[in-house]
Amino acid sequence: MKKKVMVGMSGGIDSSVTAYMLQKDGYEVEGVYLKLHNRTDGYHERNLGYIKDVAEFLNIKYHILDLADKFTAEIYDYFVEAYLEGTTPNPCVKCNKNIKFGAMLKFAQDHAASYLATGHYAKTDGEFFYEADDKTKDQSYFLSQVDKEALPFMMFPLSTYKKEDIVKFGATLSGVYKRITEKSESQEICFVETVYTDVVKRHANIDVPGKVLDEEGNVVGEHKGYAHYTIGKRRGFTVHGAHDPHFVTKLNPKDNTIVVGKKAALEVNEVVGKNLNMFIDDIEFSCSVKLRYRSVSTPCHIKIEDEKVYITLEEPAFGVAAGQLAVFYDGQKVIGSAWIESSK
Ligand SMILES: Nc1ncnc2c1ncn2[C@@H]1O[C@H](COP(=O)(O)OP(=O)(O)OP(=O)(O)O)[C@@H](O)[C@H]1O
Repeated sequence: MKKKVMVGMSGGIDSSVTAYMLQKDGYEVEGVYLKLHNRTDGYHERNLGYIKDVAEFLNIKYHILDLADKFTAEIYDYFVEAYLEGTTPNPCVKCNKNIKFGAMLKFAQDHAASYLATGHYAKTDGEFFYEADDKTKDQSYFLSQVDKEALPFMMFPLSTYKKEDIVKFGATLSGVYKRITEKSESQEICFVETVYTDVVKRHANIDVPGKVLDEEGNVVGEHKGYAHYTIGKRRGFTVHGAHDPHFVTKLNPKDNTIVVGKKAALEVNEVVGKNLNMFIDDIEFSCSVKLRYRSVSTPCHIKIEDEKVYITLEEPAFGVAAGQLAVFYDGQKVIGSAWIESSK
């Protein structure tokens, strides 16, 4: 009997090609579309239109799983609150843990699937995650909080391909695949249509001008409301009489001030993280760490104590934001991650 794979289908090219490949490999494929937000602008209908046509082409069954309430409570609200608290959230990391490889995995298992497959660009051997071959699309950073127990059920058929080749290949498959390759690429964060501040503005008035401080606490300029800024940002505020660029180094929601400094003020050598998700049992070791997606990895020493991780960087990093994820790598292998609490 064929093994069943549930494919998380978004209506995009990656998951549509994933479903095609797995069927070619001899699996019994079913699809599932997650309704993740309460958008009423035809967003779900458009996605489902593509999924219906792909399912017809492949002659597979697909399901619709409404997780909008869970997504709102655990991902969307967290995202808004994090910005209002002056931190920088990472909703995709939380979504992968709680939604895609939490609730969607449970759905797949409840439907007797042996595996859950997605179009993520990452690798897994059932024990660890690894970077994808296409480094420009690698999503291992975003998967690093997923529970260890979920890994044996996960499949990423695109892990050895380049995104551009998947698009080219997709366009040759059928009419619906071609149409999918011609629509615009999905946004980086699925519920942010433009910029994050537009989302936060729906829930709070963030356009409240405030004072820009230097590191000694002197008022040096004005800004348009602290939630408009993230650590490392260098535009959108004034610094009277400054000749060199100034960067945001701290946000103070309590008094709506932001602190700025020159590039050197962004330098960080030590980072503390919480809510660890480790794939190895060691509590003290050397590795490399990515302190934000798309940053280069930095060699570091790790010490885990009382459910916190103390990261000593061997080379300074710049612009480390509380709320982002520190992901530990041994070469291409993800060995754990933790949410950044503070840095100095
Ligand atoms: N709404 C959804 N329902 C089911 N699965 C989803 C949904 N959104 C994303 N996924 C799964 O997670 C994978 C990674 O999502 P991400 O948003 O990063 O993908 P993407 O590169 O835009 O992929 P795609 O081209 O398939 O949309 C998708 O390829 C798909 O398998």
